[in-house]
Parts: sequence; structure tokens; C-alpha cells
Amino acid sequence: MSRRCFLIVNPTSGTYSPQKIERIMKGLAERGFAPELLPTQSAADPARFAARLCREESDPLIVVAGGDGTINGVLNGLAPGAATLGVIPLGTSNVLARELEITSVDDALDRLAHGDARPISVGEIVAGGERRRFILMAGVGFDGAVVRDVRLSEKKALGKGAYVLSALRTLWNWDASTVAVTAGERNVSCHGVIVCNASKYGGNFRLAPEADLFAPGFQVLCISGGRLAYLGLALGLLNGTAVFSSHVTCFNALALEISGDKAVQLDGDYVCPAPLAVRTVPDLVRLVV
Ligand SMILES: Nc1ncnc2c1ncn2[C@@H]1O[C@H](COP(=O)(O)OP(=O)(O)OP(=O)(O)O)[C@@H](O)[C@H]1O
Repeated sequence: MSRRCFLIVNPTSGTYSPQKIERIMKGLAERGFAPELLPTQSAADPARFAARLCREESDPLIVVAGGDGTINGVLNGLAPGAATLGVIPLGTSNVLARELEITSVDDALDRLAHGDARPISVGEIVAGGERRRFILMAGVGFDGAVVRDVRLSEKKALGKGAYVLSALRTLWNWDASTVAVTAGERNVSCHGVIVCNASKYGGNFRLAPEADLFAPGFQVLCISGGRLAYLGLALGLLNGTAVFSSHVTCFNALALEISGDKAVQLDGDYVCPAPLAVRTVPDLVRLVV
């Protein structure tokens, strides 16, 4: 008998096309699945669909054909321990797929057919009385501002280039204020923070080698310094040496608090200003690997 699965598709994801979805539906059927197609119509749909599937189905296999923002939406609708999640990369950056070393749509389909799944830990923030989960990272400060200030028109015209333009604007309108990071006995004053639940960041760049999706907790990077420090970090990101920079204080934590009112991004989408509390949530969902 075919195994049911639910394919959540975001038609606005960076590399979506109707032809690709047709190919994916066919590929799933060829691998013994009976896929049900769930196209989203708004940014609220991924979480709504996931919540409904967790309520109405027993251990549903929820497959996201989209990017990290759509996966984040689904993550925020899941009931703990109630589903299995698969990923087919159709976004722009596809950082989660890169973390799992998924090399193509066909590779993703083969992994679904193979069916190996492992429980993952995710992060959860509380800010302004709201809770929100992330799977990859929470960025506070520079990267939060870059994501917040990306212009839609530039994103449509330039894709990833729009983030470079936004970064240049953020560097120009420099905010020199600092934030306080508290994790247990540790207190760090710094300019910005990246709380990493996964090792990759911004594409195929390994920012946080000690961050592990499959273990509770984060690798936290507290960044000090001005514009030049960030330019150095951007180079360090390219060759995997950012954590060794003298501008970065690095530690591992299960929970932390971040003060101030700087912009916060989760998994590449702006969510709110700080302050915020961050904690790890073990075993939220089983992820197809
Ligand atoms: N039907 C829809 N209309 C508008 N926005 C949507 C819709 N469905 C989902 N979204 C939102 O679109 C945003 C971007 O989607 P997604 O992350 O899949 O693509 P991407 O930005 O190209 O990829 P990546 O995040 O990997 O770079 C997400 O925040 C998601 O919640």
C-alpha cells in the first residue's frame, strides 16, 4: 500500500515552478507515496497546514517543497513529537537542505523513499509575549536589520543581491549601540548575536561548527566591533574561520537572554525587535535525513 504524505508547496519560493511540482508529485508516486498537494496561499498557511495535519492525522509525513522561510512556518505549526518532516529544496538559499547535504530534488526524493528520520532540537524565542520557533538560527543586530530592511522590489529584481544592497545600507546607517547577552553565569556585552542551532548560515557557509540539529542547545556567536569587524567576519564566513575571529566570543548554551531593541531574524526572515529569551526545544519533530 502507498504511504500517504502531505506536500506543502510555496508558489512564491525562489526556485518554484509548476513543472517542478509535477515532477516531484510523479517522483513521490514512483517511490511508493500517495502525495496530497497543499499549495500555500499566504505566509500564514505553512503553520496552519502543519497544525491541522498534526491534529487530524496520526504521525503525518509532512514534506515541504520550498525554502527555509516555509520550513520555519511549518515548524511553528507542529505539535511536539506528532509528525515527521521532509525537505525538498525549492527556495533561494535552502540552508537546511545544505545542512543535511541534500544535493538535488531527486536526492531529496530518494531520502524520503529511504525513510531514515532522526529527532531534532529547535530553538524557541519569547519576545513581546509571543513565542516563535527556529530551526537554523536567530540573528540579533546586523543580520536582523539587513533582513528587515530588504526591499521587496529589489528582492524580485536581484534575488540574493538584494541582501547585499540591504547590508550596504545597514553599514552606511551604522547603529553602534550594544546589547547584553546572559546565559547562566555568563554575561557578554556585544554589538550583535547569532544563536546557531545548525552549523550553516546564509548559504553553504559553515559558521558554527559546534551547532548540531540533532543535539539540544546552540553555539552562540557574540560579535563586537564596528563596520570593519563585520567585513572581516563576512570573509571569515566564506572560508569557515569566523568563529576564530578576535571580534567573536563563542560559547555553547541551552538558554540565553538578549537585551536591547535590535532587529531579530529567525531562519532568514525578520520577526520582531529584541529583547528576547531563547531556549532549546528537544525532539520537536523527526526530520528525514
Ligand atoms: N502563498 C504564499 N504567498 C506569500 N508568501 C508565502 C506564501 N507561502 C509561504 N510564504 C512565505 O514566503 C516566504 C519565503 O518563502 P521561502 O523561504 O520558501 O522561499 P525563499 O525565500 O526563496 O527561500 P530561502 O528562505 O531558502 O532563501 C516565507 O516566509 C513563507 O512563509
